[in-house]
Amino acid sequence: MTGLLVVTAVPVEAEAVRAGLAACAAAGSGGQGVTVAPVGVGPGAAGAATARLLALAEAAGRPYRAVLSAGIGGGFPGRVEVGGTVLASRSIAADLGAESPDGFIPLDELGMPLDQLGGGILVDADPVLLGTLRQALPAAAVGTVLTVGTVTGTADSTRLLAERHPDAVAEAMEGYAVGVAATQAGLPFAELRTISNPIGPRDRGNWRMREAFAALTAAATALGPVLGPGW
Ligand SMILES: O=C(O)c1cccc(C(=O)CC[C@H]2O[C@@H](n3cnc4c(=O)[nH]cnc43)[C@H](O)[C@@H]2O)c1
Repeated sequence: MTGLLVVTAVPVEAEAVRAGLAACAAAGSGGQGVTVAPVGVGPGAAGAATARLLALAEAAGRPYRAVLSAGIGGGFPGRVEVGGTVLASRSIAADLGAESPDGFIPLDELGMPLDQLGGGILVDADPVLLGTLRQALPAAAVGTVLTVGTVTGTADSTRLLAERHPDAVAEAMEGYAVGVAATQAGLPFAELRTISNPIGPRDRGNWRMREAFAALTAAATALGPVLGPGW
């Protein structure tokens, strides 16, 4: 049995997570038995690549026990600080649905047949895995994390998204899709984000990537001792 699979979008996020786990291993405080893999940016690449990793491990007789989607993300102003850490209570596909003259209609309100294997618009975090993460990261904000195919970049779309999801703290581009892959494999899932930028009118000067990667390393250092062989 293999342990936890941590998937990030880009290699630099994976390196940030590995650095934290390596610091734990060097200090003799865990961090071993965790696989960290970059799976691509966006729901399509991330979902497909995660499903493939899970299937390969299962076929090799060493299935993973759980999946964590991790990386940087945008934070809703007033709900989470740039540089802060977020744990998803659930990951929602925020742009999966239809536009209409009366506004956005989420997929689960369109009347399409949705099966139970992650066919809706959200994946709940596994309560036991989320509990473990919360214990190790007590300062992390906990709330809905949105998955979007397009980074939100105007005041109007930010306001609409915040109104539609009053409990959302952050957005990123992979969590829901990784959650669907985990759900279909029957595995516990959770999502962790460190905040690189405020969600709002696009201004690359506002992005604090280095701070967010450092927070990702710090989060992995805190998680190393609890994400060992048990997971
Ligand atoms: O958007 C850019 O200009 C950009 C340019 C170079 C690199 C990157 C990244 O590495 C981001 C990849 C990753 O970040 C997540 N992310 C971060 N902030 C947001 C956001 O405000 N809304 C949605 N996703 C965000 C996302 O999961 C990407 O995979 C970016």
